[in-house]
Amino acid sequence: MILSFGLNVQKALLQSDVQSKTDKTPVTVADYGSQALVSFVLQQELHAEFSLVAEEDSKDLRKDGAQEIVERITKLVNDSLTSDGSYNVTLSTEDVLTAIDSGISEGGCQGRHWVLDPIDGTKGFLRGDQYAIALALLDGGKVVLGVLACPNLPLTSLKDAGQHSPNNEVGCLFFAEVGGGTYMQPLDGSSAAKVQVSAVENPEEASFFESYEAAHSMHDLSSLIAQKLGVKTPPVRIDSQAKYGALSRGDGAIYLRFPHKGYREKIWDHAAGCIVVTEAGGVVTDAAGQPLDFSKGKHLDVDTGIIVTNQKLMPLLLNAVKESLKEKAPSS
Ligand SMILES: Nc1ncnc2c1ncn2[C@@H]1O[C@H](COP(=O)(O)O)[C@@H](O)[C@H]1OP(=O)(O)O
Ligand SMILES: [Mg+2]
Ligand SMILES: [Mg+2]
Ligand SMILES: [Mg+2]
Repeated sequence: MILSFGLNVQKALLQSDVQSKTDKTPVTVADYGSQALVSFVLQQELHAEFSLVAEEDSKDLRKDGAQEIVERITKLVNDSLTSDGSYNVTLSTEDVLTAIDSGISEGGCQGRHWVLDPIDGTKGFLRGDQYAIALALLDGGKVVLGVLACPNLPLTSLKDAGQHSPNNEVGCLFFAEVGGGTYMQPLDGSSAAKVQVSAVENPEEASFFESYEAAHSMHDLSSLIAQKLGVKTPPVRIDSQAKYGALSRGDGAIYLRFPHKGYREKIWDHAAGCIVVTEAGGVVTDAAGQPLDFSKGKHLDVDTGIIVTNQKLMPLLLNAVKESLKEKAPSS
């Protein structure tokens, strides 16, 4: 339901459906609608109070002049509920605003917290490119469950067919539970299959992922790291946590993410992707080789950046990262 919601909205997006948040990043009716739907489904299925650390909230939607966009979100949410048919309800605008905020919390090291990015990679979503819907569950500060829906990701490997599978079939759902491995299921509902990260040991044969947006990650730094490793192929630039999904099934062997100075990573941008990759045999660390700590609230305090690869390549990658950071550091 939530997957088809995103795809339908992406195809028919209006200019008025896109707003700018106080941090200047875009937010659309799809971001709000997806959060309302996920939150509504959690409420219906869990039958209990839950804690949700999520990217969006209803503050801007409750301001004067937002009535029209709230009505549009409500219509999209109700269309999606009707076409899915699992829940026989029609939500009011107030129900939708309440759903967007329900369970809202800051997370932390105690108890269970759901973590949601309702549309991850909003800029990719707006371009018609990759985006993801990312939901994870934290228990005692550790990620124990992750679901990553990538409605525009080809079913076949990006490395086999460029960005498109032979029949242009797209839509992948990745899911992982701690200790249970990672599975990928096509969006058409056919059966899920276990996936594994690339077993490549020679960095010359590895390809790497990075952000499509140069504003989200320093492309010059990743290029230097790749050069030091001896990576031969150009970077594969795609938006969102689709990078973690693609890496978990071995489309590429490395993901480099180095945000510009001052940017603080959020847990909803990495929790689902992190377990999807680690359960597929990969390793996710910061630039100092430390695992990501999801127990500190909504922010992830990482040293310099985030790097992802398989266990064999990690020591080589960490060395290349260290050397590159030293080289790039302004001399004192
Ligand atoms: N200035 C920024 N630097 C790094 N990441 C950002 C920045 N602004 C937004 N993001 C978030 O980074 C993620 C996308 O990164 P990428 O696609 O480059 O991997 C998204 O979660 C996006 O938020 P959002 O969820 O609102 O799209
Ligand atoms: Mg956003
Ligand atoms: Mg995001
Ligand atoms: Mg988002």
